[in-house]
Amino acid sequence: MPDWGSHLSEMRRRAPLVHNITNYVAMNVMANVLLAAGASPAMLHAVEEAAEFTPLAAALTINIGTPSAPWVEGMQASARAAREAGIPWVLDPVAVGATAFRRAAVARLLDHAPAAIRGNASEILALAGMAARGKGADSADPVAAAEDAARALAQRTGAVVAVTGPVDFVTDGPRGWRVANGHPTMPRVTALGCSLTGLVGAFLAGAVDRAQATVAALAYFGLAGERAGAVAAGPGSFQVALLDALAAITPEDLAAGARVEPA
Ligand SMILES: Nc1ncnc2c1ncn2[C@@H]1O[C@H](COP(=O)(O)OP(=O)(O)OP(=O)(O)O)[C@@H](O)[C@H]1O
Ligand SMILES: Cc1ncsc1CCO
Ligand SMILES: [Mg+2]
Repeated sequence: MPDWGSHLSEMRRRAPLVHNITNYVAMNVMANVLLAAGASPAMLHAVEEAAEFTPLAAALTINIGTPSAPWVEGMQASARAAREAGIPWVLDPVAVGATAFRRAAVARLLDHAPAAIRGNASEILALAGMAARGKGADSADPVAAAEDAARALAQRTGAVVAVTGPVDFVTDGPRGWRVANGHPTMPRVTALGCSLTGLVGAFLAGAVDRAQATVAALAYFGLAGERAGAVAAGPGSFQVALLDALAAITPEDLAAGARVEPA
């Protein structure tokens, strides 16, 4: 098995600037998650500046959680800039199955070759064109039901695809892993998936093996969730404890605590 902890030490050594175009709900949570982990977040989306800013960053993430037409143009411009500059970018297709507007926005974004796509099982099923039961931004499908969809999506797009839930699944097409780290309180706090998308961006910055870097980001976030769950009284204190755990976890902790199996 790879040394998952080395991906965390590499990320912290680089302390990458990550440009995030995310939703209103996630902005603050996601920025704090990235800072606690050791990266530098910047949240901006205006079409007037997004594409100018993206090449200054080491990674870009795009989340369609609360879209509007001008935001989607900013997303397009940044995704194009990232592809042209060779900067890895991550797509978070929030509730993509819910509306035609979201489906159209994501279809255009996929032209710009995301390095990774991270979503819950319902979102990955919908994106792969398969039947999905998502409830808005929440998943209503088991991760196992989205594994074939994830592999097909990875083959079709060339992206690493990560499906999150109680046990996460990551694939680049031929290879696959299951990541068992996490805590049941995580889906009861909003925007943790969105925040994890930011961490995947941070881990992809400069990564040689993008699929393994994605696995490491998921194991790290899940391990932080386990530590937070051990001390929190409920979803409120969990959020605070999660930030503390992200900052406290060392590469050695991650190497020892990652529960990853090939799939
Ligand atoms: N039941 C669970 N048990 C353990 N960990 C979980 C569970 N559900 C989700 N997680 C973890 O929570 C994190 C966020 O994943 P989730 O699938 O909830 O994202 P999401 O649905 O996109 O969230 P959001 O849209 O609210 O940001 C991941 O690290 C995942 O492993
Ligand atoms: C709750 C919610 N609604 C739109 S985006 C978002 C954050 C979780 O995806
Ligand atoms: Mg989500």
